[in-house]
Amino acid sequence: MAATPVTYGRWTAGTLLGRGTTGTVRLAHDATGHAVALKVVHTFLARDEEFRARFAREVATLGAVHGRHTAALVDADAGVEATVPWVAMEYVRGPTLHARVGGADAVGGGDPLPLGELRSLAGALAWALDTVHGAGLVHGGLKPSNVLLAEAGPRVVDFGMARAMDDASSDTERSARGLPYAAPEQLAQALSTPAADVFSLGAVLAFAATGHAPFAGGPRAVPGDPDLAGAPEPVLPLLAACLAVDPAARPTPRTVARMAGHPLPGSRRKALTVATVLLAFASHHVNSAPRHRTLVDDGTERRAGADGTPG
Ligand SMILES: Nc1ncnc2c1ncn2[C@@H]1O[C@H](COP(=O)(O)OP(=O)(O)OP(=O)(O)O)[C@@H](O)[C@H]1O
Repeated sequence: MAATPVTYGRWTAGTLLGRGTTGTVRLAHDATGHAVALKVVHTFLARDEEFRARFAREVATLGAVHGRHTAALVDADAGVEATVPWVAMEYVRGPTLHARVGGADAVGGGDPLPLGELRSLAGALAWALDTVHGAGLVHGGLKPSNVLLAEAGPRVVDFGMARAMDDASSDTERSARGLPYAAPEQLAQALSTPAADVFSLGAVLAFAATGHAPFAGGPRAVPGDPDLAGAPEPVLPLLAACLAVDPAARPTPRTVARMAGHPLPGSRRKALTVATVLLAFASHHVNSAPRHRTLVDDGTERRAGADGTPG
């Protein structure tokens, strides 16, 4: 006899997609066939009142996240009264970055991405973080299994969830969970900030560039030097900048995107505005500039226009 399908709101849960620290993720459909990734919170966390309150707060803000490189919130029942809190996110079809590179989290080597793909990945991750931060959230747990490589480009999932977990975990749990992509200040003081996300971006990119995580070994409140052996030289400055120990020294996602050669929309508009202003300024000054002296071939001096035409 077939098992009764389990439903959450209008969603019928199906194939298991993965199991994380917060919950279990399944592919789910509604009656129209619309697919979502349904995350159902683990029972032991659902019983923890404080966790539930934090989770509800985080989920309430997820609706504001809309971007090309993030998965949107579709539906949720995450209130403190829910029997088991769950969220339904846009389903992204494609392998995780973790699977694509080869699942080598420790030194030992997967299959690194070529330079062009690395640059696009950096641009997409920066775009995703810019979207998440713009909505007033932080990701808090960016890692290769949270990056899905869809046909239309990489998409980041699971933002906001890790922060709900942070306060519920002991230092040791945080270290174990966060290794090896969390920022040092996250491991030491549970400080999830936009700058901590940029550190994780650098660590994820380093994984994609080398085939191994940049920090292997035990918990590291103060990280040693990242192992970037095998990373293509052009991305080294970007990796080093993101992996700075001092959060204030890390670039913003917009700067990361620019360094990767994939400036975010808006940056271009701003750049164009700056260029237009500079052009207007220059042309005003050029037009009103005194005609200047030009030394011509025969050694005599002539008055010439600003464009160099003889006067
Ligand atoms: N929106 C989504 N679309 C498609 N698959 C998804 C989506 N969200 C999550 N998944 C899949 O479910 C897996 C588990 O996701 P989840 O975010 O719970 O786990 P995690 O990131 O491994 O763990 P943690 O909760 O500890 O951060 C992911 O690795 C991915 O394969």
